[in-house]
Amino acid sequence: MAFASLPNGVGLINLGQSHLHKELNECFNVKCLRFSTSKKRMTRDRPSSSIVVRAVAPNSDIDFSDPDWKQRYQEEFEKRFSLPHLRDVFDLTPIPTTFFLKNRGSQVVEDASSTEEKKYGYVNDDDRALLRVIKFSSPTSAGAECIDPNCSWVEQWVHRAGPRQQIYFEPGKVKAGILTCGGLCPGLNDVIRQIVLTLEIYGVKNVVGIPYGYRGFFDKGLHEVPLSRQVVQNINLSGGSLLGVSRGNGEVSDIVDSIQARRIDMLFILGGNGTHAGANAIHEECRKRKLKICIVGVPKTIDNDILLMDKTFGFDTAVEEAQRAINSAYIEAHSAYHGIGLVKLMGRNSGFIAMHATLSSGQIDVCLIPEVPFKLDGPYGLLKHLEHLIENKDRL
Ligand SMILES: Nc1ncnc2c1ncn2[C@@H]1O[C@H](COP(=O)(O)OP(=O)(O)O)[C@@H](O)[C@H]1O
Ligand SMILES: O=P(O)(O)OC[C@H]1O[C@](O)(COP(=O)(O)O)[C@@H](O)[C@@H]1O
Repeated sequence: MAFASLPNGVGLINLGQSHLHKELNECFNVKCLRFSTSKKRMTRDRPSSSIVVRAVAPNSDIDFSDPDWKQRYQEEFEKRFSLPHLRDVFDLTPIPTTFFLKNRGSQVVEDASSTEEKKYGYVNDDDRALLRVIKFSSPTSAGAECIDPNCSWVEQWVHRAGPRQQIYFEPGKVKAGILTCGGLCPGLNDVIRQIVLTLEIYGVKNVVGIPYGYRGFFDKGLHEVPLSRQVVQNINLSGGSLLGVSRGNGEVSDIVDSIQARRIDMLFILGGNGTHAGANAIHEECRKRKLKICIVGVPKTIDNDILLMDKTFGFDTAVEEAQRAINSAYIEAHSAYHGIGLVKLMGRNSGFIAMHATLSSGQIDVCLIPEVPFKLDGPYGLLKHLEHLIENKDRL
């Protein structure tokens, strides 16, 4: 994770993943990309062979007749994903990191020369991860994601996470805050725990939990909770959030007043869309007030529908839990005459949970996901296929 070395601003912690349908949400300065599919996608009349050709940034009108559109597109992408740094606003002197590489493996030695030893070095600020690795040559290629009818490939790079050689906060003087907001998601306690432990590796001693999300900043009856290795050691063994969650607004200026009064230098905010819209508003207000405060967003969604993440936390648990529903439906359907089991899984507008649960179960004949249109009727429709399955598989 890169948080303590991110000199500031709002940052994502994980990188790398490319997908079909995307929608830009105004969360962070770095905006986060989520999937969006047409709500009408699963209708009878939609042609099953419809091709998805969609611009990644729906709000920007790309003029494909402009010979420089690719370059413009790339520049815009880079601008969108350039993380804001405190050093862009303040005149800051970096200090050598206090993060010890030896925590990452015993092979590390100062001034290492062999490749094996160097492998565990710091992440360079200019390191980037490539977002799109496949060049589709046609919109009809399996799984094609195209931004124009010619399926042009455009470079898209995002920042690489990891510990940097230089940092901008003196860990001994830092006060860090953590909060969880919005709905619950499996893994919140694991993330809280790991933030505390990693801050400790950096040498940060003053870490506090803000109870019940943003509410903890403006509800006078709520008090911050000191966090340490001892406090968080076993919290990953229980569900929910050690800090509690809440929904309910509050004035951004009151929240920032409170952050300022508590002398918090970095705030880790775990939450979904709404929480990150709030994080962005807090970040903007901090910038307006010229406060040297680092706001770090940790995206929470069980659906795994964020473009920049390899995998969002909670997703594996959802896939694992889905197995139980699938197994029960399978046994029921297998025993019934002409039985068909239908399992509806969560995922909002993305099919990751359904697709991964299907692949790991091995008992599913048909997996329908929002990203892939289908027809119910007709010779190639779903119903015809189900008839075929009943005829051929319905044996005791
Ligand atoms: N646009 C916004 N600006 C500022 N704060 C917001 C905004 N949207 C939501 N919030 C705050 O974030 C909290 C959590 O958002 P919510 O949408 O309920 O959950 P999630 O973060 O899981 O999407 C809200 O209760 C509210 O306090
Ligand atoms: O009850 P709602 O508001 O429709 O939300 C249901 C959605 O929330 C989720 O359970 C979780 O979504 P997030 O992780 O994005 O908050 C989705 O899987 C599901 O489709």
